[in-house]
Amino acid sequence: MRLYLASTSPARLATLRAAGVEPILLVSGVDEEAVAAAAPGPLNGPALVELLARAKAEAVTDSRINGHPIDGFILGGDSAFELDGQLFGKPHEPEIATQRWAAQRGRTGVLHSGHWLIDHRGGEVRGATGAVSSASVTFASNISDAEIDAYVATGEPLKVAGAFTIDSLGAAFITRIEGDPHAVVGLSVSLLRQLLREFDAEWTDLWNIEHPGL
Ligand SMILES: Nc1nc2c(ncn2[C@@H]2O[C@H](COP(=O)(O)OP(=O)(O)OP(=O)(O)O)[C@@H](O)[C@H]2O)c(=O)[nH]1
Repeated sequence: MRLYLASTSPARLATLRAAGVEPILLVSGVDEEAVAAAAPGPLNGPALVELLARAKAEAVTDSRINGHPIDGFILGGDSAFELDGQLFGKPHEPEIATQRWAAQRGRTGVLHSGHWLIDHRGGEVRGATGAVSSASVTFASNISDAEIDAYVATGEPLKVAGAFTIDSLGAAFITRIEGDPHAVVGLSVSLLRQLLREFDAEWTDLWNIEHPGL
């Protein structure tokens, strides 16, 4: 059984690989801002990330691999960081990342990750389901401006939702996580296992037999 990941996220790929699944990668090319703008009304964090995850998964359903339709499960994902009721994606610019860190140090926000799974076994859409996994993230209160400048200068915070990572350079500045850490990184494998069960599919059937485990 194969999983097709409609994402360019290095972290989603690394999370699946570490959990024993080697996905086939597809690029959705979705214009996230356009999809969000076309929504009928204002969206809260969970609704936004599920909408975008769905758009990414649905964008690749007609892809053909070596001339053949997709035969397996298609997964789309999206993540956003919520602080004081505001939603944040990637900062992209150093100045914005710096502002974000000045605002979030010592605070607790929530990272929402949306998942959309399409059962495309046999080369056609047989069903679809989605869910969101959220986790709260607390930042150290004594982060200095110099530390923020040094972290922003690495470039890492520019390309991740919320301008931080929990599993890389940002880890030193995160003091507490409540919820699934994988949801923070961008893909909750425990949630994905549950979603597969909705189609009577087993997570362990996705394991790549060459995966050595630890
Ligand atoms: N490694 C790591 N990445 C994170 C963390 N938090 C957020 N991210 C990444 O931030 C990115 C959020 O942007 P998204 O729009 O969801 O995904 P993307 O990277 O643009 O990739 P697409 O799925 O192709 O849109 C994702 O790649 C997440 O994996 C974290 O704590 N660790």
